[in-house]
Amino acid sequence: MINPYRMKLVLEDGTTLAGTSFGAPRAVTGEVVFNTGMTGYVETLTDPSYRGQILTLTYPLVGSYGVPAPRAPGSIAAPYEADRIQVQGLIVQSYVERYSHHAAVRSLGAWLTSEGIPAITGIDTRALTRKLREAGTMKGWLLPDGHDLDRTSAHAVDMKEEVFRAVAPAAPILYEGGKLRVLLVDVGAKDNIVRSLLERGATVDRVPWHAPLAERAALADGILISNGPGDPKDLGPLVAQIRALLAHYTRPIFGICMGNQILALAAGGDTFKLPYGHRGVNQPVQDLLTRRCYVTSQNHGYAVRNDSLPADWEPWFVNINDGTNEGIRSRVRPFFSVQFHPEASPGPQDASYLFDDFLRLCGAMSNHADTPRGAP
Ligand SMILES: NC(=O)CC[C@H](N)C(=O)O
Repeated sequence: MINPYRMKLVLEDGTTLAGTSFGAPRAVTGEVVFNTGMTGYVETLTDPSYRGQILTLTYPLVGSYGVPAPRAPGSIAAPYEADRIQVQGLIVQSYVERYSHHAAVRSLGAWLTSEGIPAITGIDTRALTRKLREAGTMKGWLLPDGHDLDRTSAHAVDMKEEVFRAVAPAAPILYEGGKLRVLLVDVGAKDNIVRSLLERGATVDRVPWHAPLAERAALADGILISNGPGDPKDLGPLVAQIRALLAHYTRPIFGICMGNQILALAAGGDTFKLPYGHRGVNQPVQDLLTRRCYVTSQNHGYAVRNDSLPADWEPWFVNINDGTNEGIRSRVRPFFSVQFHPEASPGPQDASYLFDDFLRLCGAMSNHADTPRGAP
């Protein structure tokens, strides 16, 4: 007889770990990645950059503060980062069903189940993480009782153009704020990027990455290229659009995470896949200009190759753990980007000043847009 609570995790190298299901009893497959944050599962599970991935949380107790009420359609309220759970599946060591929090109205398991997302508890996530750190991220399967490993039957997300389209809004959305207008190029943007701009008084024109950007860019005081899932090299049409903008745009362009990678590719640089990525809320980075260090929130599997940058660009931030690139800037134009998340959510807000700096620059340049500072 099939037991709806039995589930197993199978990795591409054959490792099989048995556990208990606490989400939807559905078979899925995806890239198994780990995040080391101790809290923030509502924000993390709804971050569109996790599309296609099965997420392991290394913190052992998960679920104790429950999940708040769903937000109204069209709302971008915290702590949700998108309208739905984005991960393929969730792996934890000890799931806590009995939650306690003033804002909670449902358990984590009830939320996952209502959205059709499988989850497994009873897994030694620290051992699993050590394996992923040694072997690199691997493909894996979550298989409820009664499903055997048939490499084709589990639901998979094929990171094709439809997925990149699905994580962005179907049509542009205008969030009215103050005078400064930011064009947010949405590749799967976390809602806290929009909230961070609105809080600082900007108007946000949120457009899907595949929309024609040049005309809307001309109306904006600056452009922000968002975070997003998958390999930046699969977004050739966006890279081409940004490359065209870099040739003549005179106002600030800022990139976050995927935005950093897209800007690097558009400038003529290159990206590569990290062995197991950076996912957590205590990733240390250093600003190479000021030598100041920041503790940052991160979620990425790819990085920019420093030595691939053209002569008029330079590395801006470096990851202190592994020395990989965490940001780039043009030496001569107001174009710059970071690989970490200044909007945090979850995570420390040490780097939120970058939104202030970006908007200050947008304001300073908005009345003399044709003569960029420092232009050759
Ligand atoms: N958060 C992001 O924007 C991630 C960017 C890209 N998908 C990566 O994994 O590197």
